[in-house]
Amino acid sequence: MSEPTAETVRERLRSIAAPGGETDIVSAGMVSDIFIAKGKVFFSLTVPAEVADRLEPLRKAAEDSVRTIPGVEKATVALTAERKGGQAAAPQRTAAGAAPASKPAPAGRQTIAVPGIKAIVAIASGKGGVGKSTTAVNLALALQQNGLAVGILDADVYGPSIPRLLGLSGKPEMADDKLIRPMENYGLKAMSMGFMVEEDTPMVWRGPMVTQALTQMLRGVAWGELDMLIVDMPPGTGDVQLSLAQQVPMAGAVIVSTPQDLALLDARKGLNMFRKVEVPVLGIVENMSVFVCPDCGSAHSIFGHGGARDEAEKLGVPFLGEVPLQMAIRETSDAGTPVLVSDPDGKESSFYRQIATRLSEEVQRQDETAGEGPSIVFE
Ligand SMILES: Nc1ncnc2c1ncn2[C@@H]1O[C@H](COP(=O)(O)OP(=O)(O)OP(=O)(O)O)[C@@H](O)[C@H]1O
Repeated sequence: MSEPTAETVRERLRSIAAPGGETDIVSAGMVSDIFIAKGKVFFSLTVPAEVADRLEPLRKAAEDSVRTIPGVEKATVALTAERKGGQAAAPQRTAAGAAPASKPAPAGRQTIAVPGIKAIVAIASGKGGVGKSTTAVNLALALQQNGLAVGILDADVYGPSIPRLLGLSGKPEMADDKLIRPMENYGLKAMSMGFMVEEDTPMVWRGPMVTQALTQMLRGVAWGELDMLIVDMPPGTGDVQLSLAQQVPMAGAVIVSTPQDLALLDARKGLNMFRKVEVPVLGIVENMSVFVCPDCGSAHSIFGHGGARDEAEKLGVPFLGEVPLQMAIRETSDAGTPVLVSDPDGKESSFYRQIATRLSEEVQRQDETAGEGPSIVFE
């Protein structure tokens, strides 16, 4: 059976009356972009914040109605509540260093927050192999040890490595509410494309597929209440980065770089891309800054240590800290027991915890300096 189109879905939704009964939900502008992947339909309905909690029947009616379209296997509809500028903010849970995920949408772009998630932070790199995933996992665990509720989303659809790094296997389960239950290890909720596909499956994700996969992992997962969702991005600058920036209000991005000049040039590309899509760059992390001899413990600046710190200064972005190249970090990652778990009080862990503290401060700072403007909240 052929795949239903967004237009077919939209037409069907015209049969549902908007609150007040004067027009339908499509004409009232309540229906978001519609994403369709292999018969699964996702979209959201934007409703006034003050009546959001009474509109569950409307959400269900939209879902039921779309599900009867031939070719639709599943429909997931989320209610989003719009808050106009000047209105009181929705009540927020407070947690050290965490900031709300609902940020003013950059000019010309409307993004909708994910319910329950206060801050979404992307961990990115200009090129592959710089230790971005290792940094993302250890940073997520460090943030958790600093007292935050944290989740990690592996958006590296081309080479997902979070399941391996967290020692997770198997497939996530679907909950009664039709949301996917995130997997969990070491107290960290995790979702990855790696859970959805076999490890040796070649993945040729084209642009639209990436968007849909991301939507499902962001909005179709029961993340619960999180202070921070760490997103491990694919290396480079591409569809996923753009798609994420377009879909959700992001607290910002962290760029991981090795000290080599070449990597820094690439890091600069990553940085410029985030700036273009108006995602704040929260800072740069220098990974494998110095080589620590496993025998004698002495540090050697074999890569030209300090490049990232200097570059951060030149580019006017915060330097969040550095992590040396240490065999313990590699070995524990490979074993699925990241160093923050296997040796939380060790020296290696302290590097990540310091970076986590700096990161929380930057997220907080970004949130405080964000301009006044209309913002969107999820109730
Ligand atoms: N500070 C470190 N000390 C020692 N080894 C490290 C360190 N950081 C990362 N590594 C190792 O470097 C390799 C690459 O790391 P990782 O997979 O995290 O990189 P990546 O940038 O996410 O790569 P990709 O772009 O392929 O996803 C891994 O074997 C990892 O264990």
